[in-house]
Amino acid sequence: MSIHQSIKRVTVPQLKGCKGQRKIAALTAHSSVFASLMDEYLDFILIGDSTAMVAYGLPNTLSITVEQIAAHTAAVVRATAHACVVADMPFGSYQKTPEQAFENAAYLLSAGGADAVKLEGGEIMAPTIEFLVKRGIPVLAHVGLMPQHVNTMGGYKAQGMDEATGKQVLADAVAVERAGAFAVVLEGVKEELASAISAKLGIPTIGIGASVACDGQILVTEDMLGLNGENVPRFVKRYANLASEVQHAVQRYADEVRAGAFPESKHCFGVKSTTPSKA
Ligand SMILES: Nc1nc(=O)c2c([nH]1)NC[C@@H]1CN(c3ccc(C(=O)N[C@@H](CCC(=O)O)C(=O)O)cc3)CN21
Ligand SMILES: CC(C)C(=O)C(=O)O
Ligand SMILES: [Mg+2]
Repeated sequence: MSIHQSIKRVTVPQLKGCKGQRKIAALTAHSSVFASLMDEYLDFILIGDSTAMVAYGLPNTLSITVEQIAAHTAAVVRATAHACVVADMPFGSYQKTPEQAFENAAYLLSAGGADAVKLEGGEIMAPTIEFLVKRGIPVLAHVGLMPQHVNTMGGYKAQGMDEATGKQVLADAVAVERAGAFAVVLEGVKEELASAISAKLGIPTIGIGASVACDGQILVTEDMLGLNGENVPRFVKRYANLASEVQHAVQRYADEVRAGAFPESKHCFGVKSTTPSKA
């Protein structure tokens, strides 16, 4: 079946409407291959700025560009027909002014084909979120642990652990809802706080390291598929160990090449096979 037949893409209002109805399941993707495998099972796919780390080997999320995110977004959009597609706004592409944010968010929708954008920040980004939403750009907000703040935090630290900082995370979540965000990612906060925020907001909370109290969950795909080794945040559950699958396959291939066992005649041109080969 063509991906354009009889499958409807999840819309942003449908995601927002999940609140109190059903949990939202989301993962990241940056390639067509993985996006096509995940599409039918997920409500939305995020082209995360974590692509900087998992696809480019960079030490943090700070140095990926809006052009790179747009290109990866286009690859994901081409391979999907069901999941809503959300593009992360890179560090430096939205913090300066609402106008700067609009220009780059519009590029992610027009050139990348994203359905919505995500950006980090609570009260401080609320005017920007309102500016974008009023001009037709749906915004997924992201509060709590904000990886683009790694240099001011001095690492990836759980947020809102005491009463005062917990109040700030709650105020941030309330501010982004008021500004018009359709949902909010809550990262690295304890269950008590995630539960209070999820109860207070009328929009869904999407947790990552933020407990089952959230209205949905997201993880980095390479982490949950076991492609990132042991080097993952402790909130990750590994649902597969694809790293060892890949290593075994590559090792067998290299062994067979060196032994002259691959390719066989059925893998070669100009050889008539008696049964149609699938390989
Ligand atoms: N592959 C990948 N997965 C992610 O989940 C992810 C990224 N990359 N890149 C951007 C951020 C960084 N993230 C992280 C990374 C590490 C911890 C972590 O291990 N935190 C420690 C505490 C560390 C400390 O206190 O210094 C923990 O125990 O949870 C949390 C979030 C989440 N995001
Ligand atoms: C919420 C997440 C997983 C994210 O922002 C990213 O992958 O960049
Ligand atoms: Mg991100």
